[in-house]
Amino acid sequence: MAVQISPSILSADFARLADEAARVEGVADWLHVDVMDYHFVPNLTLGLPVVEALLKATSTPIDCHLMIDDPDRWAPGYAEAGAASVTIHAEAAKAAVRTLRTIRAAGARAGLALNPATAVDGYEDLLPEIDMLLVMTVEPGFGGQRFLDMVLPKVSRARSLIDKHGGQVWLQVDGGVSDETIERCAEAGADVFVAGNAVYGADDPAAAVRALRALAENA
Ligand SMILES: O=C(CO)[C@@H](O)[C@H](O)COP(=O)(O)O
Repeated sequence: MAVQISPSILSADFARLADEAARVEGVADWLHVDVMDYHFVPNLTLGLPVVEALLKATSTPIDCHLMIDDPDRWAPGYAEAGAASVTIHAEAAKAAVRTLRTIRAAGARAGLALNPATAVDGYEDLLPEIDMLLVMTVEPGFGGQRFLDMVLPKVSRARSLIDKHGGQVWLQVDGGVSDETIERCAEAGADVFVAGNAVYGADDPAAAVRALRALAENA
């Protein structure tokens, strides 16, 4: 699968989201939108009304990462609104299969996210139900954290399981992805890379996306 880069707007200027989205349009494959609710993670960001506004403001497909307590209730709304990808957390979902199927039925790609401490083997049965597996490489909740090297064996294990099931599922990594860590993630088998600080902390976000892509492609 070709390398895909998904800049996280968590590190962008929330007062100028449309402009920030425009800075990576045509260069990034996705725009990663972190929805946090103060419950599943100790941070609060934005919800469906802001995602709806962003959908009108950018042509870049939106990759919604729901770090919320009740994804079974809220995830379908993001897919129905037009997010191209909606990811729910395995630790939060109580009816994961039903919710993932609802996301797909609404026309979005369905993703399943795993916190650093959550083993991937317990979720092998869900691979046919998803289009993307997100392996968190920091504890979810905040941008700008240090990449957790200890998660890399899980990325490799996820790659093996995905390949065993036909290799259709994309493997996303999120947290601390930068020019210093992206090659290790790519070598471990990731193909979709979320980057917040490494993109929006750069003077030229579009150039940062290009540089990250080149590093991952050459790893
Ligand atoms: O989901 C999250 C944080 O919980 C991320 O999407 C962050 O936005 C990544 O930011 P960086 O670690 O790349 O700065």
